[in-house]
Amino acid sequence: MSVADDASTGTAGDRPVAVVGAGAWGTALAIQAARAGFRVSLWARDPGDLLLADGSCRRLPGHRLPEAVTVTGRVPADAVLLLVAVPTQHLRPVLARVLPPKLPPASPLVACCKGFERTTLKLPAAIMADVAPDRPTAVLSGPNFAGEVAAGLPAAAVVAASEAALAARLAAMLSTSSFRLYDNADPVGVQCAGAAKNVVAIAAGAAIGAGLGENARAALVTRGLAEIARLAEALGGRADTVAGLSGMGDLLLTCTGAASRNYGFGLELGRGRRPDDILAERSTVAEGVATAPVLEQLGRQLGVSLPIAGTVAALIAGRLTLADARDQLLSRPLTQE
Ligand SMILES: NC(=O)C1=CN([C@@H]2O[C@H](COP(=O)(O)OP(=O)(O)OC[C@H]3O[C@@H](n4cnc5c(N)ncnc54)[C@H](O)[C@@H]3O)[C@@H](O)[C@H]2O)C=CC1
Ligand SMILES: O=C(CO)COP(=O)(O)O
Repeated sequence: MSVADDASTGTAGDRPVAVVGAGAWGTALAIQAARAGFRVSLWARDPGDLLLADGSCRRLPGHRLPEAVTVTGRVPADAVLLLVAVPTQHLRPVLARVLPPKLPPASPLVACCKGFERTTLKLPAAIMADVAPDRPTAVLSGPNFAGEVAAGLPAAAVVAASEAALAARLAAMLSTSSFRLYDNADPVGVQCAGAAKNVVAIAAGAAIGAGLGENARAALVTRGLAEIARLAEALGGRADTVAGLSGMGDLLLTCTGAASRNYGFGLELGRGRRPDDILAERSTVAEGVATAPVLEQLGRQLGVSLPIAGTVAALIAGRLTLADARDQLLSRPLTQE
């Protein structure tokens, strides 16, 4: 049964959904795909290490995998689609290693990670196209803390593909009464928003950690949105995409929600801790740390003004103190909104 058949009939079909990456988000997506009626194959780097003694998931303690989910070290060759949820910096080597040579050509790859690749400045769909040039690609992004999605709490996200019909089919396949997917034809805008909001979340956390107040955070979120829209347009995306779930929606969540790793990293930074010390204590990813220098570089290359991203990159690299960072943002020439 093809992806189109699955979507148009609204049935799950017999072929499994494969999820690549058994971190918090991959695990939550596996649970969601099972909820949508699929058999799910969850690829983990170390399958034996995924479950805790009480049977719950290492990255999502308290959450159990449904029966329809099998944890594996191999992606099944008959997968109807792949949801790829490894951290962006590992996406290229992991995908090259796990992609089954006999996967049907129509089975799409859906990037669910949020970042730019540090070495190439590429977004996830472009990385996937490098690894699997002729395969259909899409992206899934939005304001979604993994734990809440795994618990079946209400959430919405966007699925984007340059082939609009593919995005609509994927949205129909993976949506349930608790997880509502909107389709969108601007994958560049969606990915740019999902990646860059992590950097703004670090800035928001740093402002709160440094005691700069709620006004400062609101200003950073709003001007961060303008910054992301400029970058998205320069990369060929649309500003109105950034006003949606993948941009405004995810900024709201990540810049205010205590569960955000990027916001939490910024909070510690704002309290005066060194970036390396904060990262050494963590086993989970804060994508904004790797994405901030990419945004700084892209801003320079494309001639786009990205003052918040540049300040976050300099703060993380130790090129600016917190006081300098604050002064740098506030002393820029006055301009129109
Ligand atoms: N956690 C969340 O709420 C959400 C996360 N995302 C995105 O999903 C992506 C994955 O994030 P999480 O699942 O939260 O990650 P996580 O921090 O829970 O886990 C990281 C995962 O990456 C694996 N990993 C680490 N180094 C690796 C390597 N060298 N090769 C292969 N795998 C490696 C680890 O084994 C682990 O399973 C990120 O891009 C994140 O921005 C998107 C939406 C929600
Ligand atoms: O992307 C996310 C929520 O949409 C998760 O944010 P963090 O990676 O900052 O935890």
